[in-house]
Amino acid sequence: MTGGYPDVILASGSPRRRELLGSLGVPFVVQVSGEDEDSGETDPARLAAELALLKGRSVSAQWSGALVLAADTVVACDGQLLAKPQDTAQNEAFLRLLSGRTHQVFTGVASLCGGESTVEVARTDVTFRALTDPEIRFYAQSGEGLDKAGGYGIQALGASLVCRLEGEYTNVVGFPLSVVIRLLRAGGVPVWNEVRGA
Ligand SMILES: Cc1cn([C@H]2C[C@H](O)[C@@H](COP(=O)(O)OP(=O)(O)OP(=O)(O)O)O2)c(=O)[nH]c1=O
Repeated sequence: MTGGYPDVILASGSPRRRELLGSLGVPFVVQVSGEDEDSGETDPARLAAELALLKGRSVSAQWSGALVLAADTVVACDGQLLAKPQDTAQNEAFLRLLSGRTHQVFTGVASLCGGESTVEVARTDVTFRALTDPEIRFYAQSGEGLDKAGGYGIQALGASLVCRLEGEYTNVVGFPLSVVIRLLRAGGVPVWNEVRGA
């Protein structure tokens, strides 16, 4: 406990989540959970919630009194769940599937503190323009999508694949800030320079 509110632990190895949480002016410590099991859950929103809680629980056990945040992003297209592509060929296959279609991005964010846990899931609908074969090959070979659910990163070169977005942008990047801010405040953690209780 520092400054009258709980320490914040980010249970994530994602540089995007680190950057987005940092943008809120909240001091935090990173501890990667390493948890990312395939539970067999097929509903994307439930899977995102379940994996966020799983990641958070494994870290929370080591930090009593701290507020632990964990997240998981799941991409779903026509009933198929797209995890991180295993290689460039699979990344190309993902892009072919997403081309000219609307898919859903779900991010579950879990907040754990003092034995209590809350999880919320945000959804954004993302539409890709119709991609040409050379574009698909070029993007897959760039390697940008390999460590990202769905095989693309909207925050970089992947922005050029997208023609429409419905919902929160930061949810697609893996950390929906409207949800994160709500969970931090509910846990008594001030965002930016707000005075607690003001
Ligand atoms: C669709 C999309 C996903 N992503 C990223 C967000 C997540 O980091 C990643 C999905 O994988 P996750 O398993 O949610 O997270 P992670 O393994 O990167 O990190 P950790 O489990 O340690 O928290 O995909 C983008 O950065 N941009 C995008 O446009």
